Amino acid sequence: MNVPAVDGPTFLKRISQLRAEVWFDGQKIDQNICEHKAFKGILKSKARLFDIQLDKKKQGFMTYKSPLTKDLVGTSFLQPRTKEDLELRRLTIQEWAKTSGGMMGRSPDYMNTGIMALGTAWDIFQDKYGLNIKHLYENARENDLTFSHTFVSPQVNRSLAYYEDSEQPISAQVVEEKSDGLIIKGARLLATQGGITDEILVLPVGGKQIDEHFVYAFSIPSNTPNLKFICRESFGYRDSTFDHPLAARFEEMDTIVVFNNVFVPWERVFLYKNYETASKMYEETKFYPFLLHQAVSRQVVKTEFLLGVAQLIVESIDISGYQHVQEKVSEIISGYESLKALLLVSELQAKEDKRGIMIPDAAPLYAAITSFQRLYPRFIEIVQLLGASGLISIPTECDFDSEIRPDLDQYLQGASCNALERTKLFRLAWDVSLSAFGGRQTLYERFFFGDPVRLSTGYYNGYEKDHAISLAKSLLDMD
Ligand SMILES: Cc1cc2nc3c(=O)[nH]c(=O)nc-3n(C[C@H](O)[C@H](O)[C@H](O)COP(=O)(O)OP(=O)(O)OC[C@H]3O[C@@H](n4cnc5c(N)ncnc54)[C@H](O)[C@@H]3O)c2cc1C
Repeated sequence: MNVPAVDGPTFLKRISQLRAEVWFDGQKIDQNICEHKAFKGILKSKARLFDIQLDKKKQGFMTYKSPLTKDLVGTSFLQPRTKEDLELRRLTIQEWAKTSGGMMGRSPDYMNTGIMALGTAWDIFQDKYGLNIKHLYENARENDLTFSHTFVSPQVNRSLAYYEDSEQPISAQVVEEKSDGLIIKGARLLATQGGITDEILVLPVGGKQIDEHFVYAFSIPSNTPNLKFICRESFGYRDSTFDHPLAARFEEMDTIVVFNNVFVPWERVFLYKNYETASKMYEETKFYPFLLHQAVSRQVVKTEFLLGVAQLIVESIDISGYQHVQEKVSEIISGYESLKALLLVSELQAKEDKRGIMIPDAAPLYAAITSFQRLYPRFIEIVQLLGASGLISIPTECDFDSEIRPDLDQYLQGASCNALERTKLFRLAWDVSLSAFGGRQTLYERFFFGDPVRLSTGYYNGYEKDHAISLAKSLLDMD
């Protein structure tokens, strides 16, 4: 059996040949991006994911036979037809998430899941575009392509009354329709890993779609001419994995995406000017239930990781005897168990749709994601409250290699570990809870799935409440 699911070195080679236009700290990157200080950590970590997928011990659940070629392809592309398929998807997602403690929000399975979902209902896209999304899905699956994505417009003016009418486009829009494709000009936010994935998926901006020039969706290679990725500052300040155990490995980078008259050929477009399809595409493809199933699977692992960090702090300075400490750690335990239960219930209550696809129940998944937007900052607060000054008494690797080592060994020892072990642990806890990397993680969990306010509003409005109303009424009417 052939294996088109790629391995780590093949992935890195592909990305190094990409040469997308990526701007970092005032300069266009013209070296191999896989060796650039801001990207080498994350790309190495991503390459590891591909090697794990092909590991003989894991291949059994992390890959499956392509329906097209019968070759082995990644399970994150699997269109589930049974509850067992959903379980395989979860196991795959969590196996990858474990490698980063859930800190790699945009491991390839996130967008693979989105493209898999779009591919389930390709027939709902306008005739000539439907096949484009089918091909996109199949091509991604057969070649193990990676994607970044964007569906947010620049944060210029978010008032309800705002309507963009500037002479030069701000929010990316169609400025010309040609016989062979579209010309796009303007910007989009916020592509995590922009410029370091094979392609970028551009989806319609949610909310107001007053003008048809904004109603489009497509996927193009990241190295498409006139497409620019503008990076923020890197939070991976040091290469040392002792000093920055998370940032040195998992700093993903976020980018502003600029389309400077980018040509998008028709065969890459799967939505254009069609309000009806734009409004039903997410519902029909079950895009959100599937993305949520991926996200919550990762968040369960992330919570387990935070629980481990918190308990290791407790043991390292022996504070387990205090009731408030037990209560704080039990808050994380309860979060972990609740998220896990919600995830499993979503699979238990999954239903087959009219296309034979097994859809996880969205209601418990929305409960999980909206809770996590509040739980995660609280878990981080708990790590801070337990670690206290230990989170900043954290000498570096160079300090330990210097002549002050005896001082460090003496004064930084823990109750159950030596100074080096204790410092390693507290540097990890600092990178989770206090560093620039850790701060971004908190913002990420609050916002990556959408504004918490509007997400909760949508949950409230979409939730089927009749069963609860009937129960309440039955007691009202009781003799
Ligand atoms: C670390 C990180 C990584 C991300 N990665 C990606 C990515 O890879 N791809 C991608 O497409 N997006 C990504 N996002 C963007 C994410 O989808 C958005 O942050 C989210 O949808 C909220 O949009 P916004 O940031 O523009 O906030 P805004 O919409 O500008 O909200 C700002 C504030 O105004 C309030 N507000 C605005 N409008 C309304 C309204 N109509 N009603 C009520 N309140 C309102 C909000 O509640 C909030 O308090 C990422 C975000 C973060 C933080």
